Amino acid sequence: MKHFEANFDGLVGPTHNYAGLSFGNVASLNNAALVSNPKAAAKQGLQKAKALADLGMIQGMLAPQERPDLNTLRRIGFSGSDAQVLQQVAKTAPALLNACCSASSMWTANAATVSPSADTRDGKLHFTPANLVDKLHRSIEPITTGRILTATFNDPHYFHHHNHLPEHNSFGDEGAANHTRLCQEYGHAGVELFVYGQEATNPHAPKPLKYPARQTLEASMAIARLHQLEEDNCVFIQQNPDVIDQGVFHNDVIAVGNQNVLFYHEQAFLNTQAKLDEIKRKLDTELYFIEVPTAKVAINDAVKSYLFNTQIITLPSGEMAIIAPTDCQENPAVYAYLNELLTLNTPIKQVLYFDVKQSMQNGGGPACLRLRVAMNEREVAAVNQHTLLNDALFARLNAWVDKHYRDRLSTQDLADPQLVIESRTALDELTQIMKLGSVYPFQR
Ligand SMILES: N=C(N)NCCC[C@H](NC(=O)CCC(=O)O)C(=O)O
Repeated sequence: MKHFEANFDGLVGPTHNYAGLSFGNVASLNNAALVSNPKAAAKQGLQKAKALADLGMIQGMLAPQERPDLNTLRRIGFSGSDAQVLQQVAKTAPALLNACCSASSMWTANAATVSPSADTRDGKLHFTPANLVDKLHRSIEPITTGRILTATFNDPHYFHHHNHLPEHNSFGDEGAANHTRLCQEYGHAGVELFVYGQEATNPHAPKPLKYPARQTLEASMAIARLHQLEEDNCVFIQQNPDVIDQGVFHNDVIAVGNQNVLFYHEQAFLNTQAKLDEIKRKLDTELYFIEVPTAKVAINDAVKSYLFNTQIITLPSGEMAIIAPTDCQENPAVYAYLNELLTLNTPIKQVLYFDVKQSMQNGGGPACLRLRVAMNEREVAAVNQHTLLNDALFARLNAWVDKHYRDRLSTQDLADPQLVIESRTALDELTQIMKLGSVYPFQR
């Protein structure tokens, strides 16, 4: 049976804006108060996704969330009509309004952790939505994320959906951004790498001093148990706390893997050699560990350019390509490194650059925008086919964006009651286009 790795990209929602919500994420803080362009953001994402589909990859789209999140605003005591709720919160607690308006669900690498059926004891594909407890604006995502995932992967015979982990810092979970799977072929059992920032229950373990570690070992281990993984198929690796303090808020800002390739920065992990040895012991295949030295790419350059927030994909020809943001071309050290990489003896043979600047300015590169789901052909056939990107869906979604999205949005605009109406009208139509049913609070 054939097997593939599909990418499910987050469709950028109509309220995409820059509110400086993510302490520890340098781009988010630096670009706070920029005026955004939601229409351009959605189109940049769609272009990147369509280019992968055109390369012969299986490419899906995940719907955005309902924002402004009036349910959360009411839950914390704002009342009256929608317009009154917005007016009160804008006047008395604008930071809470910003948190309830972010389009952050676009970064679907944080939507969930996914374990393919080749790795799990019950032979099903497992999904656990990330609880994202470290950031208020992201902690309100998991319930709707779970509904969208269930509507997308909607056949219980193949797909097992778990609840998100308990909503406490001990179980801080950021999903696939801290999870990579190495394997020989997508359909063979692989080794799942869980990278965590700190051990919540061990006060003596290393942890960052300045910025938060968003993923805990306890959360990663809970996911491995829920997904019915064997100990021999898991490696738990601690992220280097020093790089978290330099803005590496998720592992996918410093490392990325695909099949038998692990591409990472020299300073990415703690106990690197021991962990690479463990991977070699647990995965019996030829492995390429591509380590980028600080002498060639400094951490600062990696964080600015998102060299490691690239997607490494296996093309239908069997060769691998890197999907990189144009920011990598604009950084001389990183561009030189990527050109050199193509001359090395690794499976990576091309680099393709995409402009995803609207997302990058909030700290989200190409890899943040996608959730990887390795599937066999039966599982692909069991996916909700209206979520898979082809020429028709691409044209339809672009027309939908043109009809409903604004081309400028500032945080001052978030209290505009018209934005609620625009956003709900757009999402209601989207659930019909993608045949998702009633996934949004306003539809229930
Ligand atoms: N690396 C991965 N996988 N994802 C990137 C997520 C970026 C996101 N930015 C934000 O949420 C910024 C929103 C704002 O400031 O308006 C975050 O920090 O969680």
